[in-house]
Amino acid sequence: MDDQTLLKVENLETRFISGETIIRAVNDVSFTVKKGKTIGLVGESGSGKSVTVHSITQLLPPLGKITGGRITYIKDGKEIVLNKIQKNGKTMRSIRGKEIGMIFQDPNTSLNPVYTIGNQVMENIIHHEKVTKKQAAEKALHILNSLGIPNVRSRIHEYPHQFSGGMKQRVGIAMSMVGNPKILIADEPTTALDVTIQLQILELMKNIQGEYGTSIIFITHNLGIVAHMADEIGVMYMGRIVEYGFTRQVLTSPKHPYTEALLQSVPYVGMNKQARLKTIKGNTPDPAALPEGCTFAPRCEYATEACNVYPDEFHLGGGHKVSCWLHKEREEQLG
Ligand SMILES: Nc1ncnc2c1ncn2[C@@H]1O[C@H](COP(=O)(O)OP(=O)(O)OP(=O)(O)O)[C@@H](O)[C@H]1O
Repeated sequence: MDDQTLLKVENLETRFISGETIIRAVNDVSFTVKKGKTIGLVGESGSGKSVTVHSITQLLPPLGKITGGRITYIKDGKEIVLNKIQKNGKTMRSIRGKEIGMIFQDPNTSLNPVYTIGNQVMENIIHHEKVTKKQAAEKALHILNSLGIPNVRSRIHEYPHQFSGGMKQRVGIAMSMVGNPKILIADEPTTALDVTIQLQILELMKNIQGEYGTSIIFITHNLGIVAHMADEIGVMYMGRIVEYGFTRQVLTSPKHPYTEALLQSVPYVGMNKQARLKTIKGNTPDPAALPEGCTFAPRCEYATEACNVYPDEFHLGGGHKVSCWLHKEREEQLG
């Protein structure tokens, strides 16, 4: 593994098994998180984005199980296979929340309504570092101040309900940054906020990244946000990454019919004003009864008989990869 790699997900397979029902929530997913870079996982609801990151942090719901693949985290030059160690053992606890921080969609998830904001950030610092209460209080003030909470000295005595959504999310980010994580997982962190606040939070995350060199795994269904945030994008559909590449490659020259349809179906900053939005025809298949071949084929205008077999991943040059038979020849030409 090169010295820029922090986390490697290889052929990850995660399922929900309940009696006879098996949901293949994540299927053969691979990607690499590089130091100081942002990877965006993008796709519609139910495409497997959250299950992928919950597999990394080993925080799957009770019926969820990793049934294949490897998730390797590189800590101080040493490879740790996260899905081979105990979920709640010492090593995982030393990584989750510390090496790998999390920012959730709903900041209330990381805040307890009955304690003051200051108290919670301080407790979190004490949990991560050997510091006195006084030092923790100073650090809490410093972090909250640097994240743009106004009048910090008085506001730390307030409770979460006295904070606006945007301010709560700043505190959520503060909580996730306390242990100086190497990777931040942000699962739709701005979805609950209005547009101007969204932009402020995104800028804040970029500033943090610039200052600390943090890597980010950014999950969103919003292509505008992913264009703004990510260096590389993995487009997910029904548990698989169907297209992967640098943000510019994927957004300006999409190669998978699903990515193309997704780009035509949502407005995003910078899109051609004349372009008309289209809806993607048909519905997503039942996740408990996925077709054998390409899962997008039933909705795809280019589908042929070849699509009854799941496509290989074709490499189109410059790191751009796509799982679609349409590109078989292109790869062969590139040789
Ligand atoms: N606790 C669960 N029990 C059973 N199936 C689940 C559970 N959680 C997720 N799934 C299934 O796993 C698949 C992937 O879901 P996931 O939440 O990862 O999608 P997502 O892309 O993150 O969507 P969203 O944006 O809505 O969170 C879906 O088919 C979903 O129904």
